[in-house]
Amino acid sequence: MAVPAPVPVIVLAGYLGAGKTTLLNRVLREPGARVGVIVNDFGDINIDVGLVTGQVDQAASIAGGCLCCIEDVSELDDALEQLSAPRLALDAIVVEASGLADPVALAQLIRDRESERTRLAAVVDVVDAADHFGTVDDGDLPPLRYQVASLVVVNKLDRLPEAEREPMVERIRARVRERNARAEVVGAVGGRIDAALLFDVARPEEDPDQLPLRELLIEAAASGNPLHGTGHDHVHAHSATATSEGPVDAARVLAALERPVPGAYRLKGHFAVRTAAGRRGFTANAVGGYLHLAERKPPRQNALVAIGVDLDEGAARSALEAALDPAESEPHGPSLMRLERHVRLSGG
Ligand SMILES: Nc1nc2c(ncn2[C@@H]2O[C@H](COP(=O)(O)OP(=O)(O)OP(=O)(O)O)[C@@H](O)[C@H]2O)c(=O)[nH]1
Repeated sequence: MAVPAPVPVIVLAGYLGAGKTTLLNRVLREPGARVGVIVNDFGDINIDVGLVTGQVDQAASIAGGCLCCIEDVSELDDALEQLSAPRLALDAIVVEASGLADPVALAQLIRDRESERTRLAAVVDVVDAADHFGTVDDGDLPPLRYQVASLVVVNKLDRLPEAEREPMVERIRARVRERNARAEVVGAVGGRIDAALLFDVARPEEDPDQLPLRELLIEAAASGNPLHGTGHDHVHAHSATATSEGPVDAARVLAALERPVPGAYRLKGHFAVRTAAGRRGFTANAVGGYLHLAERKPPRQNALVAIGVDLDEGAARSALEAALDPAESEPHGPSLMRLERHVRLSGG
């Protein structure tokens, strides 16, 4: 019997809140390819995996830290093994990395696990058009991550005035080109890219010189402090998680979302609030001060995760626990109206 070809693995990277999950969900909604997903996130619970399951053929979750720094990689090995089982006949496996993961180290990690069952096929880097030069590309030299990218998606173009959108894509393309002559660089809003593009960049059997990963890791280590003995250096995030059961107070949860604790660049989760007419559920997403709320079916468990490089984990946990304390829950009309206003402003 013919041995099936290895399943292509696509690494989906990008800074905190750049739009990786949004893009993944868009792509998964397109009919056609059978895709498996491995979602890695901060926090004790994995909010992102909840957002992609249901749309995907197979999903696995690796919570609790940055995949490229986790010392025990057995969970990743198990997930790759499971998802590449020939009976699933998946066309691709997408590994969605947590927001501060180093794409170079991630690519190396997947490359190290290549077998007859899987092969590293592409690295897709999602960037936030409005924040990219303040977060990811903030030095004189373009970041090394550009060198491993097969596709760079300049997302959130709607956050820029119309006249600045194309120039921003061009500016990022020029920086990428300084390190990488082949990567595709495309603009997007809401992660809307042609799904074929994602699978096309993953298609060609890669030539062996295309991703000189070890050399890149050595270069990265030489220009900074090697961490965790893996020879790569990247900024680490702190995170705090809180969960509770039962409907919570709209005013309290709003206070935590509208004025996140200092250092919480990213805040996400879901919760149910008590209203005079019963329970209502919401999904919250805050990135760098922008709050996005959407209505959803009331979740069984409330959960909020705060992430940031300068986050005080203890203070953040206390603030999130207070926000999700169901004991004080009151059906406040004005707070509910404020929640609804956020949903309207978020287009949800
Ligand atoms: N304005 C705007 N918001 C967007 C766009 N794409 C995604 N968002 C919003 O940005 C927030 C973060 O999006 P996610 O897709 O969760 O980002 P992520 O990169 O997966 O986030 P982490 O995994 O937590 O790092 C959500 O509220 C999205 O709705 C976009 O093109 N424009």
